[in-house]
Amino acid sequence: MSTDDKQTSSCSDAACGCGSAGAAAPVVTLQRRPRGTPAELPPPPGATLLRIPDMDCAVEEADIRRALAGVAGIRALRFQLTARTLAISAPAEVMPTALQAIGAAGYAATDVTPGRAGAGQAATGHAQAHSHDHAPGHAQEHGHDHGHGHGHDHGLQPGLVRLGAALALATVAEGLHLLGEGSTALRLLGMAVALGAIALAGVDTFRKGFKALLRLKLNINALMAVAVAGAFVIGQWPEAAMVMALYAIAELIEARSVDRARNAIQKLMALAPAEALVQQADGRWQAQPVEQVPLQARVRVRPGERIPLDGVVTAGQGTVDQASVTGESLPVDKRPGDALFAGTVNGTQELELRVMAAASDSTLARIIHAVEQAQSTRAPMQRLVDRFAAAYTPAVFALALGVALLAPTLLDWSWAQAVYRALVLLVIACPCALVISTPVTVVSALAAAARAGVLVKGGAYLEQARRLRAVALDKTGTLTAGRPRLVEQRVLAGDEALALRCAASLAGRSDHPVSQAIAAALADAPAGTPPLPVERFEALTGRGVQALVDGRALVLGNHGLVHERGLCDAALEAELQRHEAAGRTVALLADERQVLALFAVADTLRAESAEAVAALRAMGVVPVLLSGDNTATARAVAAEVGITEVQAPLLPEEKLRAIEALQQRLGPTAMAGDGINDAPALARADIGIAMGGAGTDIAMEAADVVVMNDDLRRLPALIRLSRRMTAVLWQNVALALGIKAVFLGFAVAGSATMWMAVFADMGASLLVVANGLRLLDGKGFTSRP
Ligand SMILES: Nc1ncnc2c1ncn2[C@@H]1O[C@H](COP(=O)(O)OP(=O)(O)OP(=O)(O)O)[C@@H](O)[C@H]1O
Ligand SMILES: [Zn+2]
Repeated sequence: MSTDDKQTSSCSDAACGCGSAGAAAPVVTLQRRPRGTPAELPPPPGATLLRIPDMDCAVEEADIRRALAGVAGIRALRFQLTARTLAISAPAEVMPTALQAIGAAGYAATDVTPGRAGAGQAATGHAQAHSHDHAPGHAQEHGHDHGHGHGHDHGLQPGLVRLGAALALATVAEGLHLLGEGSTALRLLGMAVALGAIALAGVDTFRKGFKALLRLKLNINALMAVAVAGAFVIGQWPEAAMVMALYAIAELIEARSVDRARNAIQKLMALAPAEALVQQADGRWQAQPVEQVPLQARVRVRPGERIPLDGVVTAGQGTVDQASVTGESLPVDKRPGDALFAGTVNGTQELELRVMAAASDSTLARIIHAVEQAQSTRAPMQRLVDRFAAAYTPAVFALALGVALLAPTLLDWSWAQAVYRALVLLVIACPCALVISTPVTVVSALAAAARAGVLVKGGAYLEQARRLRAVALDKTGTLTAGRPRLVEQRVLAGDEALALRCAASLAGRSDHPVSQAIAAALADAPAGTPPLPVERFEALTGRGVQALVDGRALVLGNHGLVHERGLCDAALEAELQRHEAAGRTVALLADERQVLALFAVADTLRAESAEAVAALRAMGVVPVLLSGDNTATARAVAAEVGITEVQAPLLPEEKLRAIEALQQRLGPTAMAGDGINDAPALARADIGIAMGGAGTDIAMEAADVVVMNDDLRRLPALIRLSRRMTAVLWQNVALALGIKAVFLGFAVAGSATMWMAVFADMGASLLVVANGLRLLDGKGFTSRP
């Protein structure tokens, strides 16, 4: 038989989270929104929504992911198991290939994209045969209208009614079995009732199991179908009915829990309002769907409303609660020129903004997209578990076969006994709990991080974070606020006004924070003086800038730049030392012959930096400062936050080599930087962490982890989360395997019944899912009280 990885798919996917686990999950406490079923999420704009009737379990999802992995051009997949839908974000020309791949994997898919012509039509050849309604009233009503907000139990109800009926019938069958020992009529009635229960609960399982067996696959459906049919045949019909009903209930509950964990983040999308108040050409304000609002449009946000689109404040002043994007619990001050993010909540003031990004391209949309992608990558532990499960199912199947065939001769069991115990083994063979435990855990951890404003681009990074031995930190913008100010200026030679004008003209051309600080401070000083003409402007990476200013060759840059031109003297060196010891960065303006002026720039340390550094140290992680600035300044800043290891001055490519050296010397090394000029080092590090990612697209693309706000304490928190996640993963594996082992023992000893085995499996699944969902609480992760 084929033992390819389809077998991993045994089982119900998403295991279980039962209503109670669901209710306890903090996920649903999204601000000011009625709770909704996961299935209500609209597909991402432009995505194709497919209904795949045979996909309601994590294993089947894994199958389909695998099938689509080879299709180039797919940007993201969004699975909704309870609704049995898959939203594919991909260019239109990719869709036929994608549909083909899904078909080839044995799944029928129907295009149900809302509002698309032809939606509802079978998308693959053999769709028709299967698209009848398997979960009456349940699957169907979800994929479609998402708009209305119904209670969170809604999606569960119809399926539960049917399965509740199945369970009731199974119980009746059990009773009739006990009562009807002697009576043929009661026996026949009991059999009929049991058959009814199996039909109600097991149509799907039997159909899918049969299909799997035809393809020589051993998935959970095949196992259950064989077990239930076998039990019925050997006269254990009440048992067969009970097993089928319990199994189906467990599966439904599991699918819902998995969706719940998965949607913890995606529901954030619903936080951006659908409409914006836009100023029209004639000056009127009119509500318009956000998708139709053009860039640069002026949008008004009333007090207390959610910001509809990313933009820049043009009028008004107030505070905005940015928790949904950055995870910051405190409202942030906004004034004209500041960035606003879609989905965040305006305070008590009216704000006007200029739209800077399309709705589908907002920071929030990017976060959601990145999390979706992260969920489709598998952490190493997940791969390990999947591999194990793939071998485990056929192994137990073989064991069951052995028991049925050999035990009667070897162990002197009756045939009926042997077959029954073999069937129990089959039920135990379901590695559901095991398979489900890892994705639920990883997805919950990813979700917890994202809700705290930390975007982790894959479970693998989260798994690796706990192994970090060193964290390289950038100075500007990471340890410091990244908004340096000019604190001292002194003209050393020549005409004072002219020197300042030259410096302002030169600095104004650079976007380096040091230059910007100088330009900003000088801009308003000599009022009315127009900037001097600047020609042949050139940035000297990591050192400064040079140009012809009004025809004169000038440089503005660090000490090294001036020193190597032989323009330093003892007095200047002494003055530089004084500034550097205070942690200031000095830029010098010089012509070919002498230093003309000195500008000392200071950046404020972030309040959290020292705390974060101490926490890293306490975890056994060595913090290292890598700076482009001079040694003395870097050391002064490092000393203030408690970092002892400093490497400075480094050029960008030297930072990269420094990372490699740290990896050699200490082990896995992360690099935290602003993500803009540190890109190569971020890429080389085991985990590249971009700080303050909310504003910068480049950082969001380049890094493995994006901290949306600037809080360095998210780093130790990330490591803590990683440790916690790993602990939960191991707990879950132990739990799942332990429970199996116990029942395997009972089964072989002959004291386990089939329904006990199913119950144990369901219990194990519920436990591991509940355990995994615990991570959603983000405990120890945020600094929120
Ligand atoms: N455009 C510029 N204008 C003024 N000074 C500059 C400029 N570019 C570089 N420098 C000087 O060179 C130093 C190193 O610059 P670089 O950009 O490599 O480091 P940084 O990013 O400022 O510091 P860190 O790496 O610590 O964050 C700066 O501290 C500054 O003194
Ligand atoms: Zn010098």
